[in-house]
Amino acid sequence: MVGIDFGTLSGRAVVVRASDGTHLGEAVHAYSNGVVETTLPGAVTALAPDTALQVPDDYRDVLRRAVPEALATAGVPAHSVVGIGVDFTACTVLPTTADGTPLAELPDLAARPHAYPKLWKHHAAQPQADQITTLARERGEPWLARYGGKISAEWQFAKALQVLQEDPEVYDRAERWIEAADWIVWQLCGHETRNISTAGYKGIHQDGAYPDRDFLAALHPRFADFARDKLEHPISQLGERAGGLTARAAAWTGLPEGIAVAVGNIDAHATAAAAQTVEPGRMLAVMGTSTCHLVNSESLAEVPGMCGAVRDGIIPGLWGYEAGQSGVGDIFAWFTRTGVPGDYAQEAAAQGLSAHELLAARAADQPVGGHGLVALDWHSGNRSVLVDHGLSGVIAGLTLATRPEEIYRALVEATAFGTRTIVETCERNGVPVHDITVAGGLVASPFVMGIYADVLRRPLHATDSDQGPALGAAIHAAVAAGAHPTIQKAAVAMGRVRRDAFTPDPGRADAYDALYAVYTELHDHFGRGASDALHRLRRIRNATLEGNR
Ligand SMILES: Nc1ncnc2c1ncn2[C@@H]1O[C@H](COP(=O)(O)OP(=O)(O)O)[C@@H](O)[C@H]1O
Ligand SMILES: O=C(CO)[C@@H](O)[C@@H](O)COP(=O)(O)O
Repeated sequence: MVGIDFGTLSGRAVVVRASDGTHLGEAVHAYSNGVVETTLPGAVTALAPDTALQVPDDYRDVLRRAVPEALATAGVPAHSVVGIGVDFTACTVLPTTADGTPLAELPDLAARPHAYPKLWKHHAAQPQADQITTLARERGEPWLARYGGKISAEWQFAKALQVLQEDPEVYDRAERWIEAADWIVWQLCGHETRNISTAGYKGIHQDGAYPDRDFLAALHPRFADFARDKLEHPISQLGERAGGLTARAAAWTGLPEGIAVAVGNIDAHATAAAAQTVEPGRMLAVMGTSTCHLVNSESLAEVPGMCGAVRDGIIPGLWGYEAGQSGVGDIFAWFTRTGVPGDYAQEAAAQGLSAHELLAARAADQPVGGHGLVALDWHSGNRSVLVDHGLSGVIAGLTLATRPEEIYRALVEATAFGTRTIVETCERNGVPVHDITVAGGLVASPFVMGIYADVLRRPLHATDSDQGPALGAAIHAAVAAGAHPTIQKAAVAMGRVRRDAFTPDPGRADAYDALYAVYTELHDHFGRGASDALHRLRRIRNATLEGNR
């Protein structure tokens, strides 16, 4: 099986054995244009603040490069591959023509930012998200509670409404508005499909329908037919066969024409299969640039700030809940870029360490609370439980004695407190969390994972694969190809987990409770209305930058 994980900066392909998930080969291809945040490729005009775009052909390059390379490293003949599955960041969404051509690839639209895919962390649609939430509340829309009472700026409707309001011509030319997860499947099998997961979590598709025409018309008269014209399509279940690999995609990838292409999926959701967190109450935290928290339940509950409760959204037959933190590894990376003095950088180079590793080594032995700091992990906004991308990061307790590694540690702790807030909110509102499994790039850091185990006061299981999402995509491919009857059965056969990989220390866990109380106080003060300071700062920044463009 081949699984491909389309991440924020790169795409990774793995080749695995369908019987037991044995990893045979892999390859990574970094997107040439990465995340487009400042100017469009080859242009000089500054993009608006909080813009995050991508270039569609970078995704195809992963098919052309990473897949053949993974096959070569696996050393297996191409004809032995019987299925291919993909997962993608989400909501990463793009406008296309009726045949799936991205508008960004039409010569007359190539210079228009709104013609490009909007990456999940494009947060410039916060005003539109607020408009959607406010109207949904006023009208008592039944679907709003499934999203914890707020619609995120990251999702399909907010991003599309932004296009309509800011570049109506691009909006009109978009015959389809499609998740990249479904678009890449279209590239592979030659026809459009829509997976239930992105439709449900990112596209407000509940109980078989999108928000109705009256609601959309009240947002903007020209938005009335958005769902009917640009989204509507039969919804496919996870693990289904989307189609057969086309001759064109076979030529790109080196794989046999006609093999099963699985329905697309969200990266974190595919990982649930690799992590074997497919039964109710088993939470998965996929920790990388951002963190996604997923848990299944047999029943529907309304959880404040949940990114979504979707029937069949993670595993067919169960209610899947998703929460998340928009910035985690991204926040640590920001600090390594901006907060590391020259002598630290020299020491890291001399010891052959990354900045992360040096800061972690220096901070690791500090007693909990010894830095006197608590931070709020909102450098990329808050996806759960406040659902507000107008919020920003905070560090409290700085003194003239504060050292860089202490700030770094406080930032890691802040993200762990953010996860604890999500877990407690689930449990308080009828979604039990029996155990937690971690996956993603951050699992490789014992420093980060130790803090999480202490803050969460639980042992953490970990996926035993460096390529959890891609393995999950391959598991979905195995089901689509008929090698296993269900995702659950395929997960048991092909998934990889280390139980109790990280365990809490009771003394440190107790000490963290005191810091967590401060975190919660600051969280509620800045995030729940007592102080509007962070929103005002954002407005001042945006007005200033807008004036200078
Ligand atoms: N040793 C480390 N300690 C903490 N964070 C790290 C470390 N190494 C990488 N990171 C962060 O992990 C993130 C990458 O996670 P990964 O799961 O590989 O990617 P993605 O989420 O894009 O799929 C980056 O934000 C990076 O800054
Ligand atoms: O939001 C989701 C899934 O719902 C993720 O795709 C998004 O956070 C990006 O994930 P990564 O941090 O790039 O792994």
